[in-house]
Amino acid sequence: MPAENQVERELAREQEYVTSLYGRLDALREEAARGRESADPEVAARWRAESARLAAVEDGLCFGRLEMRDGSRRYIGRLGLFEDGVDEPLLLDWRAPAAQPFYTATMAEALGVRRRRRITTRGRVVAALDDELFDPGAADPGVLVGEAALLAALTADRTGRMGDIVTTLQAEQDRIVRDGYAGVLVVQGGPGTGKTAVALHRLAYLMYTRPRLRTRGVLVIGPSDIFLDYIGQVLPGLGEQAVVTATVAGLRPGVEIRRVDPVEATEGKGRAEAAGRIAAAVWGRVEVAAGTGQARSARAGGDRAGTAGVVAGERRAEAAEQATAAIRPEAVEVVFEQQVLRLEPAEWRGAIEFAVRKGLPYQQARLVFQQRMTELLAQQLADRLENVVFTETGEALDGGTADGRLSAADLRALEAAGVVLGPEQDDGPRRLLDEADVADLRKALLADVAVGRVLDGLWPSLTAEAVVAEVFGSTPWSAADIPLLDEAAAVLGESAPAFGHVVVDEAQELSAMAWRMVLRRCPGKSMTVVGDLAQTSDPAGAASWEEVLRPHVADRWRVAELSVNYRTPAEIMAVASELSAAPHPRSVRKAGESPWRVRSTVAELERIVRGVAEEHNGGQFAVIAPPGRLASLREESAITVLTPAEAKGLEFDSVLIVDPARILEAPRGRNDLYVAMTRATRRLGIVHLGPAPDELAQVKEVRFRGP
Ligand SMILES: Nc1ncnc2c1ncn2[C@@H]1O[C@H](COP(=O)(O)OP(=O)(O)OP(=O)(O)O)[C@@H](O)[C@H]1O
Repeated sequence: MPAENQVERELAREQEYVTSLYGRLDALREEAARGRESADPEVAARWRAESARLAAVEDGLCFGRLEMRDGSRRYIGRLGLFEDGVDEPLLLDWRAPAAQPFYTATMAEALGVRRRRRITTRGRVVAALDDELFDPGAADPGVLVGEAALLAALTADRTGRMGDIVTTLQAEQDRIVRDGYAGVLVVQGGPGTGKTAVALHRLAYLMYTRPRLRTRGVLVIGPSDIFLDYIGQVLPGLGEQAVVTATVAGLRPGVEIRRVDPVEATEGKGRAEAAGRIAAAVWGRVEVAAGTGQARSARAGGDRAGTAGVVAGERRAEAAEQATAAIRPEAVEVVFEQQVLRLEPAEWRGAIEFAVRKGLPYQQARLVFQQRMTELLAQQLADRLENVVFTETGEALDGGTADGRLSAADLRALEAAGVVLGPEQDDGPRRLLDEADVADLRKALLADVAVGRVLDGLWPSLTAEAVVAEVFGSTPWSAADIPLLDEAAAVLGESAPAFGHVVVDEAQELSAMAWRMVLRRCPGKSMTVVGDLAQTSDPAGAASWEEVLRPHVADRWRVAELSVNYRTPAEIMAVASELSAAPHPRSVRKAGESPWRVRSTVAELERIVRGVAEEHNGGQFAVIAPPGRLASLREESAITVLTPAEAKGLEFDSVLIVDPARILEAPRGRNDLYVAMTRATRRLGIVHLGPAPDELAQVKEVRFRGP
């Protein structure tokens, strides 16, 4: 034990250093404040972002120090700080390679470290120091790094917002955070293993090591808005601001979800086959000409959705065949300025084939088709106008005057097309229309309502909404419709915003269609996917990562596992494990309190819930109840009531589960109850109506005394 005055001396010394770091931070903030005043909006915006970055690292700016065997020292913090003209940083960004031993040095493998010091600050005041000495001869105390600081972090009251774990990141987590794998990295682990935390830290790490990601954009997808709000502060605290967060539904803004689908519909809409149905419905609208085998394969190959597009490509071919069977052999007639123009089946089918062969999405191909059709029509019109005036032998024909001049109707048609002929131009036998005139004719045809109607009949304009409503009978929209709308929009030709890296949290919940939607936004397929297959509750959710990912990325994915539960105490994990056959993460600590259950009647339920809520003091408390239960309590803001789905990814000091039997009735009810039970960091109570479900038989029954 170091003498008290020695501790104080050390605290004073670190305080001096930390104060100097804040001094440097303040100076940078002032510089950024000046930059914000710049007249150049781009420069001003850059400095505003820099200001926000500097503001977010105030708390715990510096949290560690490494003392190396060679006598050098490295202070570690949320961002790098430098002194003008000095190479050595004043503060090392936690993501820098030189900071890594702070997370990974062990007694067995000290990585050149003699002493690792954790620095706890309150505001700008150094409040505590916590040292570990790496004595080569000493026995390894265990797998946890900086155990005291870790346990202090884990037992602290929750605040309702997720904090970063940058000061206590464990070695197994650090390995994943710094994993530079360029494909899809799946982080699989049981509840509370830090998957969310690790994914966000990895994102911050990647943005640091690949600064181009900051301009290409990064996206974090989470299961609910509550969850996105819960994790919202983590990245700014790690020095990264430019991150877009969204739920899958939020990726298609403007669509309102007003319906819950039955289980079978959710499953059906989530399957990859739905993509084929959408493609077939869209392309089936086009009257595809016979003999388009070549065109079809060109289209399938041109599908931008990559491997997944093969399904759509095949479906398009099917649609083409159906359409071929239903072909109208008639010629198409168009009346334009009193002229009847006629396209033979071979001509208009040729135009369709030509457009289809381009391999473009539906709406873009439609424009090509329209151009082609109006080209044919304009040419026909031009030829006719020429012929009205003279035959090949130079004789005047009907509609023209005897001296070879244009009739009044001809002139009107030309005028409507914007072709202006001066009196001197209409002066005798010669070629009247040049290329520009024909182009004008084409434009006029394109703008003509009657012509448009005929073209639409052959190749109609479509909206994603109309397609999905037709194929799936949806309206109003459900959550499962969102990926379908996105799919239809993609087939039609809408391009989705692209990101350089995408994090998907609670990824087990995504259906195959939702994966297609997400991957459309990540063309480089660089992703961090975190989830737990034992927690899947969506009926269309994942049962295997391989099944979900292989169709999109082939072999460019791999799994990293987390095995330690930092959230749920051992007592709660012991009873929760009854619900899942999956391997359970080892809890790092005990709560010292056993979970309990109490039997209630429906009439008594609310009184019990209020009583438990009242008994709870300090930290976060939540009630987790099946949808429909405790409706009146949900209206109140005093007590947080969530469904298992809403509770996904969140945590609370104390959790009360209501009506577990009803939770178990859901399609993946055991997983839902497992999720609910593993949200607590300290205390878990269960109120059941009637006898306890078998799964909870092990939980100690108590009698509720009431408030
Ligand atoms: N190294 C660590 N230091 C301190 N706290 C940690 C550490 N790792 C995880 N935690 C804490 O453990 C809790 C669980 O982490 P997180 O929510 O990331 O887990 P998860 O695996 O995503 O959980 P779930 O799948 O159950 O939603 C959080 O409070 C997190 O801050």
